[in-house]
Amino acid sequence: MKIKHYPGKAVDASLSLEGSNAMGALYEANWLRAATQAQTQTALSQVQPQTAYPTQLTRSPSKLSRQSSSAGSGSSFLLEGISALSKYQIALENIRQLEQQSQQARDKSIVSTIKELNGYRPSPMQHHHQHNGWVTEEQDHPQKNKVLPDEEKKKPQEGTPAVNHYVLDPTERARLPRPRQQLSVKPPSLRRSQTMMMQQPPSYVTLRTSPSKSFHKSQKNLSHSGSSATYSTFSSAADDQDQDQVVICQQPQRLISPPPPREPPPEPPRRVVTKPLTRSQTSVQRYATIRLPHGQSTSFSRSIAQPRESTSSLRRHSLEQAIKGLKMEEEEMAKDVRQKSPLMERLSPAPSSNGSSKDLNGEGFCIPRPRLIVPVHTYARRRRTGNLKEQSSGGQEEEEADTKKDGRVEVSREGKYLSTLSGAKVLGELAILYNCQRTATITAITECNLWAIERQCFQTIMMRTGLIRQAEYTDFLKSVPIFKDLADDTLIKISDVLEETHYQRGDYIVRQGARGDTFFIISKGKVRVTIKQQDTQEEKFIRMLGKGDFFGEKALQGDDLRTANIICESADGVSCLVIDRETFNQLISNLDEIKHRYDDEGAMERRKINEEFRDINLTDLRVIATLGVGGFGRVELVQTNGDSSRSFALKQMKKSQIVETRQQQHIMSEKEIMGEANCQFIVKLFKTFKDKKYLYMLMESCLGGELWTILRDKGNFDDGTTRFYTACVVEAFDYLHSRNIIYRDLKPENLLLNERGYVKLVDFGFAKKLQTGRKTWTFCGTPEYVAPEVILNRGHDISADYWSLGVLMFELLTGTPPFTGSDPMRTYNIILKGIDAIEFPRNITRNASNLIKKLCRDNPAERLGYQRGGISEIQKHKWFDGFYWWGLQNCTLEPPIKPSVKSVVDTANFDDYPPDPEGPPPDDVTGWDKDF
Ligand SMILES: Nc1ncnc2c1ncn2[C@@H]1O[C@H](COP(=O)(O)OP(=O)(O)OP(=O)(O)O)[C@@H](O)[C@H]1O
Ligand SMILES: Nc1nc2c(ncn2[C@@H]2O[C@@H]3COP(=O)(O)O[C@H]3[C@H]2O)c(=O)[nH]1
Ligand SMILES: Nc1nc2c(ncn2[C@@H]2O[C@@H]3COP(=O)(O)O[C@H]3[C@H]2O)c(=O)[nH]1
Repeated sequence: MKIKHYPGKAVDASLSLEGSNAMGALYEANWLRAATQAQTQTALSQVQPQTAYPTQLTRSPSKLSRQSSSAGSGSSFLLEGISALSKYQIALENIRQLEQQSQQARDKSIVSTIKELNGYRPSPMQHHHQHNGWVTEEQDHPQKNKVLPDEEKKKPQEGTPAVNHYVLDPTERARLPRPRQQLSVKPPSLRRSQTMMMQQPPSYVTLRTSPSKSFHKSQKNLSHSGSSATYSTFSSAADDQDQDQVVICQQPQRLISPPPPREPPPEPPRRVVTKPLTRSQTSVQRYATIRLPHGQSTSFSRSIAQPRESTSSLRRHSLEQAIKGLKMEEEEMAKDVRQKSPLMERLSPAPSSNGSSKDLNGEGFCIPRPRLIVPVHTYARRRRTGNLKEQSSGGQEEEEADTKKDGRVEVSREGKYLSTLSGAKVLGELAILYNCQRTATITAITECNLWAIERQCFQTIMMRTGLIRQAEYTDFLKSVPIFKDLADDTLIKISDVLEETHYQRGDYIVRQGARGDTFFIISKGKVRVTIKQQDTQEEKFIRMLGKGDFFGEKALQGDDLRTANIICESADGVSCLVIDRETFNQLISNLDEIKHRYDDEGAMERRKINEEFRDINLTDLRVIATLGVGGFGRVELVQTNGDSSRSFALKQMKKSQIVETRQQQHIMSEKEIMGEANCQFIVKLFKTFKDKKYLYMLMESCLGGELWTILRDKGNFDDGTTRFYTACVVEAFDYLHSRNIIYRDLKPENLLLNERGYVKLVDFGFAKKLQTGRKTWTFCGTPEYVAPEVILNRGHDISADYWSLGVLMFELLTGTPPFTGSDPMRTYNIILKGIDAIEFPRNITRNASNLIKKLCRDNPAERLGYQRGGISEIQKHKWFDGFYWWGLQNCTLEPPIKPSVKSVVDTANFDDYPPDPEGPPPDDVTGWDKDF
């Protein structure tokens, strides 16, 4: 049996704060900080049980050995000697995570509100895109009650000139009761706006009510759940409203015929209102009091209003659909829709005799037929005041006819001109859609014929068009291969949140490197995928994507950054259906095809490798010998029954011990990172298993043994040998860091040689995928190798790996790491004094020491590899001058030490390990490991 001895260090160390006053003070400070942070009640409740007060650490003297030759002894202190301290550090990280989560939750609840509906309110998707332009609830809060109502309410009273009547005058509107039975199922067309409201109950209420009422209502809203509750919230809000009409401003000669009369029969289109109006028409009559204020406004051109027009195109599109919908006879329409989609049939049952669709199940869902659309004749100012009438005589009628043809209204807000509208345009939908006060003033500037639709009718139309659109989208999604197996209700949910966007040829729909939050499905046209080559500005063509293809999933699965460019290719543009991150995560991200459709070569290769092992079970494995002992159990050399040509390493980890040391998350991350990595300098994980007691990882076996064992035997390595091994680690780090994965446990024990003598990184227990620009705080690693920022709990990232690379170089060149104390606390003290306090032995060349010093900078930002040039700065350092990187990458470079491996079951390069004295661990069937 070989004995492992950690170079130059006592193996027993009591983790005592008294051991180091400086460290004591440091941890005291950290503790105080943790305690302050833990004021968050939720954080406290979760964290307290595990939080170890530092002084308790003195009570738990523990072994701290990097030597892992005896069963159960781990070399990473998190698992062993100072586990209490690490627990405290874990607690700190937990608090942070909880804080981050609660911050995220808060961010989510920071919902947008319409501080000023100066233009159309964007849909959730648009809102996402235009985030900066919109006011968040938080920003808005202090002024909540100043929002629209006050100013807008004033307007009709104060600002109304005697002769001016506004097209939309909420103050006179009689309220219509909303028929409840129609609302028991949430009309899909309204869901979008409702969803938005439900995401922002306070803001939508505060648009209209007093603060106390708002609060009360939002509380009530929040207490509801489910779609019908959502709707009832909506409806109660709607009941308070005074804005109940949408106006379709039409050119008279292009009037759309209203649907055939039902009860009560709608008025036929008329130019002049002559007889007394019915109740519903009364609301319309006010539209007939439109006066032309200035007469001169016709000179404003449409182009001035162009930008606003574009933001509202989506909404207008729905409304134009609504108008179209009106032209259809109801039965015909229902029939048509049913033919279009069987799904629609389910949603929209056959119409009943009274003109409403009835729920087939008799549960009260019906789609009422739109009944009211009333033509309105407006009188232009000239006629009312008689000014021009008197002036013009002969040509008056023609002129009048001309003006009617051009029927125009002016949109203004707070007296500021916004736009002039003419033709078949829709006005007044916002107040109805969003249950808010009118957001603009509409004034007739010529004689106009307007058609008014009442709230209820408008909503019915929207509901119907919404249903049609939803059915269309759902049908389209069904034709998309990746979605074809999804359940109908999932497809409906997706189509409910889809937004259609259009792009012109040459537009960059997605730009590589940009942050992305959306997923796209192409509904029309073609796009080009390109990827910018490293170190050049050139874009390499990857593929074309067309109708039914998707893109944008990678940024949502990874760290937000787009991995390729998507450019609109079709001459007549591209249309995409866009899905937000939340829906993507909930409904789409788990589809296998989504995960792997655009895998790069490495990932595809990796998948193929994993496929090979799909049918291997634990029972197919035969244990040959023990290769090593880690913190959670043993690593066995195994072969599969029936194939003696290969061998594998099977890492067996005690579940109970993982739970005890709270390493569940780390183990899951180890599995994920190793299972996906496809780098020849990283040990491959082929398959995982689990039973009641253990988790297992089936890995490639590296029979050359640990680099640590060779170092121990040789004492130290020469410059060239060290360079080779360091270069292997640089390659592994290059792979990991380019994927934003931090390794955090570099040391010779975790570097295994394959039979050729190439080094591979093993043990990814502390590896972690970081979000771009984010840091992590878990206090983990091996004392001699941890970077100062880890000790100081300042948060660390991949730069901590560069520190440990410098330490590794030093240890390989000298046999001892530069920062070595008799116990971890002393080691930390030495680390905090910095690399400049370390004496470099003579055998370390000037170039080597220069590189080590550049890697071991106190300030993480100054470390070589972490700066602009990235890891290539290390490769270009003069210590590596002449090193054959290409040969290393292609495994053509001859390694400095060729281990002796006689067969696939030769374990001569490993120490011998006695059987586990502890016996089998208790069962753990709590299920935390279900994804392992
Ligand atoms: N793929 C492999 N091929 C050969 N030996 C291996 C392999 N994986 C692990 N070993 C041996 O088993 C030992 C323990 O493995 P590993 O470091 O992965 O376990 P661990 O529980 O994470 O250990 P640690 O306590 O260092 O965190 C290694 O040091 C090595 O000697
Ligand atoms: N807020 C706003 N409304 C506009 C604009 N252009 C046309 N409108 C219409 O003006 C209407 C005023 O009443 P609504 O708020 O109900 O709905 C509004 C829109 O239909 C614009 O640029 N901004
Ligand atoms: N990285 C990569 N992305 C591709 C490829 N082919 C298509 N894409 C898509 O291009 C998209 C760019 O944005 P994302 O990174 O979010 O998601 C990406 C993929 O959906 C490919 O070969 N590689």
